[in-house]
Amino acid sequence: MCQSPLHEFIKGLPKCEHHVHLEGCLTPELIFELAARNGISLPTDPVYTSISTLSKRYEHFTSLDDFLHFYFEGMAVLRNEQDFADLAWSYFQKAHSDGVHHAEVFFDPQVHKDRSIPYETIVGGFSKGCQRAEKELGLSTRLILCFVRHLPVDSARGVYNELVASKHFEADVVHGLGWSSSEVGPPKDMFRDIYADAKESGIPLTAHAGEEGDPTYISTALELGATRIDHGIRLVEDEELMKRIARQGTLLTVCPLSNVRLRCVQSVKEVPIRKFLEAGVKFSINSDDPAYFGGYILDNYYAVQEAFELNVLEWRIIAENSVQESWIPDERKAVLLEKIEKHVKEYMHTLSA
Ligand code: HPA
Ligand SMILES: [Zn+2]
Repeated sequence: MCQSPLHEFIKGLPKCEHHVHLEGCLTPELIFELAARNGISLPTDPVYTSISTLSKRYEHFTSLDDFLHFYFEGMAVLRNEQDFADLAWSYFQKAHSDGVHHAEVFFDPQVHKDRSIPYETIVGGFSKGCQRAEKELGLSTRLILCFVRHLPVDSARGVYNELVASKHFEADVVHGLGWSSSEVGPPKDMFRDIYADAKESGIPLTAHAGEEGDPTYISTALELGATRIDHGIRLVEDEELMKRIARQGTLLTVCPLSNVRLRCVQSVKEVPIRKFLEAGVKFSINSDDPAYFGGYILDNYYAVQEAFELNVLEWRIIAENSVQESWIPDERKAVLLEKIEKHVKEYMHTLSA
C-alpha cells in the first residue's frame, strides 16, 4: 500500500496505459477457469498443481526468457473467441478501477496461430472486449498487434499478410504494430522488411527495446521506424541517444514492477525515472504483464511514488505526456487533458481549503 500523502491524488489521476499484453493479464485463476471450461489439461509440471503453486512460481522469475516460458504456456487455455473477449474484459475492468481512461493493448497472434487458432478468432475476441470497454466503461482503446522475436520472421509475415487482407487497420480494429519476446539473441533488425511495408501504409509502430538489451536495440528500433519504445530503460547508458529521444519527443513506455520481477533492476529505485524527468525524456508508467508481475497500473504508479517521491507537478507532466503521445485523435486528447487539469485543480483546492 502506498503511504504517500499523494496516495488519493495518484489514484484519481486520469491515466493512459500504453504497455500491457492482454495475454499477460491471464491470472492463475483465469488459467484454471479456462482450462476447465475448454477441457484442457494443464502441463504436468508441479507448478500447475494449484492456483497458489502457480502464483508462487511467478514470484521467482530469473530472466525475461524464464517468464516468457510460463507466459506462452499459459496462453494454451485460450481457444474460443469468447475466451479472448473475456480476458480483455477482465483487464479493462481492472484498468478502469485504477483510473485508466485510455488503453493501448498488445496481443501476440503468431503464438496463437502456432496452436492453430485462426487470426479471426483472436482479433474478433479481443476487439469484442475493446468494444465492450468503450461502451460500458467509457474507455478509449487501441489494439496493437505484436510480433514475437522467438518465432521465424515468416510467421510474422504471415500474420502481417492477414492484417493487410482483413483491412483491420483501415477499419480501426487494429491500430498499430509492435514487437516483443526474447530481446537478446535474435537479429536486432529481424522485422526490417515488415516495418518498412507497415510504415509505408502509415501504420503506427512501436518496439520492445532496451529492456535486457543495450541501447543499440533502441537505435535499431528507431531506424526501422518505431516512433515509440517499450521499456527503454537502458537508454540512460547512451547520453547522445537519450538527448535525441528527448529532442524528438519519443515516448518510452516504462514498466517498473516488470523490470524488478524480470531482474532488469534490483528495485524500482533503479528504474531511471528521475533521470528521464531531468533529461526531458517523455515516458508513461505501465503494467506490462500484470497477472505475472504482481501489480496493475496503479500498483506501478504507487511503486514509483514510494521510490521517487514525485510532486504534483511531476505527476502532471507524466499524465499529460501519456495523453499527448497516445495514438488517439486530438479531440480525445483534449478531453483527457481537461480531466487531468480538473483533477490537479481539485487537489490544489483541497490543500488550500
Ligand atoms: O516484458 C516483455 N518483454 C518482452 N516480451 C514480452 N512479452 C510479454 N511481456 C514482455
Ligand atoms: Zn511488454
